[in-house]
Amino acid sequence: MDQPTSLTEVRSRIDAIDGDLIALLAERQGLVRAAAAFKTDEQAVRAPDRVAKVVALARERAEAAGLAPEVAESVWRAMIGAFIELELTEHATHRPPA
Ligand SMILES: C=C(O[C@@H]1C=C(C(=O)O)C=C[C@H]1O)C(=O)O
Repeated sequence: MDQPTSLTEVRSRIDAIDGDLIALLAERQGLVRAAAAFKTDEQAVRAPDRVAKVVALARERAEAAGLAPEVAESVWRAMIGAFIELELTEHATHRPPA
C-alpha cells in the first residue's frame, strides 16, 4: 500500500473503499434474498451451521490477507445478523395469512 501523506488522503481512500464495499454488499444482499426464497421457516433463515462455516472461512481468509481475524469475525457476525433480520422481515411480509 502506498503510504498516505495526509489525513485528508487517508479519509478519501477510506471513502473510496467504502464505495466498493457498498457495491459488493448490494450484490451479496441480492443473493441473501435469493436464499430466503428457498426457506420456509425461521430456523432455516437463521441457519446457524452455515453461519459458523461462513465466519470460520472469513477468519481463515482474513489471516491470509493480513486482516485481524477478530475484526473479520465481528464484521461478518454483524453483517450476517443484519441480513438475517432482512430475510426474517421479508418472510413475515410475504407469508400467506394463517
Ligand atoms: C444466505 C443465507 O441465509 C442467512 C445469511 C447468511 C449470510 O449472510 O451469509 C448465512 C446463513 C443464514 O443465516 C444462507 O442460508 O445461506
